[in-house]
Amino acid sequence: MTFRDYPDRDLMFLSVANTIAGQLADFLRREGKATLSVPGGTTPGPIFDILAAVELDWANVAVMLNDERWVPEDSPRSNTALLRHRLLTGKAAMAQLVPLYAPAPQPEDRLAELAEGIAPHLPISVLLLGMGADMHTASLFPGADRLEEALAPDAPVLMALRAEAAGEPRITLTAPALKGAMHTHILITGAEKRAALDRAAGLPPVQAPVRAVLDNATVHWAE
Ligand SMILES: O=C1O[C@H](COP(=O)(O)O)[C@@H](O)[C@H](O)[C@H]1O
Repeated sequence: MTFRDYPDRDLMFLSVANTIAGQLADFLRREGKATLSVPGGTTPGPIFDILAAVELDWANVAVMLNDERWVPEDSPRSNTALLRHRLLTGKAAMAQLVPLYAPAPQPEDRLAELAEGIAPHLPISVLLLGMGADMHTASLFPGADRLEEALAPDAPVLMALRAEAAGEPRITLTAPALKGAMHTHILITGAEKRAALDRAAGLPPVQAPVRAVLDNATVHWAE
C-alpha cells in the first residue's frame, strides 16, 4: 500500500482527479478504450466535478460504480444519480454508463443481466474506492450475509449482499473484480477513517473488507 496525505481536501481532490485523468489518458492512448469504476457515497463528488471538466476521449471510457444501493434513481441514496449529476456531465457526458441498477424489487432479479453488461468492460483500468468508518469498501460490509463468498478468489464479478449497516440491499463488485483493477486508489477523509484504515491493515478481510484491496492500492487521505 502507498499512503499519501494532503494538507487539505481540495488539494487531494485535485491531485487524485489529475492522476485518474492521466491514467485514463494512458489507457486511451495505448488501447483506445478504458474503464473507470468509482464509488458512491458522500466523499467522491468533488473529484467527479473536476473530472467532468477534463478534456479526454470520454466516448471511449466506460464508467461504472463499484456498488449500488438497491433504490430507484430518484432516491437521494442512489449512487447512479450521483454519477449522472456530478460525473456524466460536461465533457464527460459522452462516457458510457455501465449500469449497476435496473428497476426491480430485489437485486437478484436483475443480477445476471447487470453482470453480463459489466463483463466486456473488465478488467477495470482505474478503480477509485471509498471506505466507511466500519472498514467497508464498495458494498463489502463487515457482517454482510454473503461476505465470505464475495471475498473468495472464485467469486462471480457481481453479487447482491445484505448487511444491517448497509440499510437497503446492495449490489457490489466482488473482491476478485476489484483486485483485478490496473490502478487502485482509495479516497478517505477525516481522523475516524484514518484510524479505521490503520486498524484494517492488521485485520483479515472478513473483519475489515477494505483489507482485500489494500496491497496494491494508493490511499489518499486528508483531514
Ligand atoms: O455506502 C457506501 O459507502 C461507501 C463510503 O461512503 P462515504 O459516504 O463514507 O464516502 C462508498 O464508498 C460506497 O460506494 C457507498 O455505496
